[in-house]
Amino acid sequence: MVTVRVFSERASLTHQLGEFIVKKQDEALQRKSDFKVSVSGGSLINALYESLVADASLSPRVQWSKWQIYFSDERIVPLTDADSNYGTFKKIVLDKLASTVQVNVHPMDESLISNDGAESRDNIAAQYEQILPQSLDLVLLGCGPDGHTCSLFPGQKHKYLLEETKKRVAWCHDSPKPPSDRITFTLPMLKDAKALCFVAEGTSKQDIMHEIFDLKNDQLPTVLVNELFGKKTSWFVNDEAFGKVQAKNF
Ligand SMILES: O=C1O[C@H](COP(=O)(O)O)[C@@H](O)[C@H](O)[C@H]1O
Repeated sequence: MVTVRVFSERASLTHQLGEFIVKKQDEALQRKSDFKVSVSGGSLINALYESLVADASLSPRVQWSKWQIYFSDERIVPLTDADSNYGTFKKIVLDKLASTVQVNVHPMDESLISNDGAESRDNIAAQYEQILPQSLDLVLLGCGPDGHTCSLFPGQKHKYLLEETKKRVAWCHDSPKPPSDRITFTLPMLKDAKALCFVAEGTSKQDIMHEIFDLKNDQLPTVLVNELFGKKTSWFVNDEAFGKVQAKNF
């Protein structure tokens, strides 16, 4: 059973999302000296800016210097490229923090990018896996209009990603959404995380929310995550995204 929170106002969604993240931070810091979190790309990053930087009641409670930040998926492009998830997170969130704030960020090693084909792409994924902790305190996730999350895409062509049982980070090739080469957390990585949190907003997500929460189409990566890891999974959605969902229990 997943926890779903539906909001009619964006400010409420981003505030409650921020409260949720800060609670996970505080719980982690009671147990140990850092908070290990991973961030996805796409629309989630703007929500994180609103929650953690722009929200005046929350921003002082974010202990950035104790955060270890990883990326749930990354596009195989230079980190300064407009398509880089790290680059976007840096521009929208990290660059807005006071210059005195120290944050530990762990991006993909861009020096490994070459045109050498499959082996080098696999190596980028393998190297990223090497720097990951065994268990993240929180994995922040988005949901594409096709039901993908991280760079785990639905469909036969990308089934190898969902079937992966050993690699915790895998190379995603021929992504249906550009850029085509990516690295992504796999289900084994999500399995070991303490908590998973999706954010989905807007009418472009209506059909897929219906498919996820009413039809429970288990060909969708997001449905698999709900089914496999429901107890530790939360969704923050808005009315627009949830406009076609009939279900009351998740
Ligand atoms: O390509 C990606 O898309 C998903 C969903 O993005 P959204 O803009 O539809 O919310 C994102 O979660 C993932 O990290 C990203 O690489």
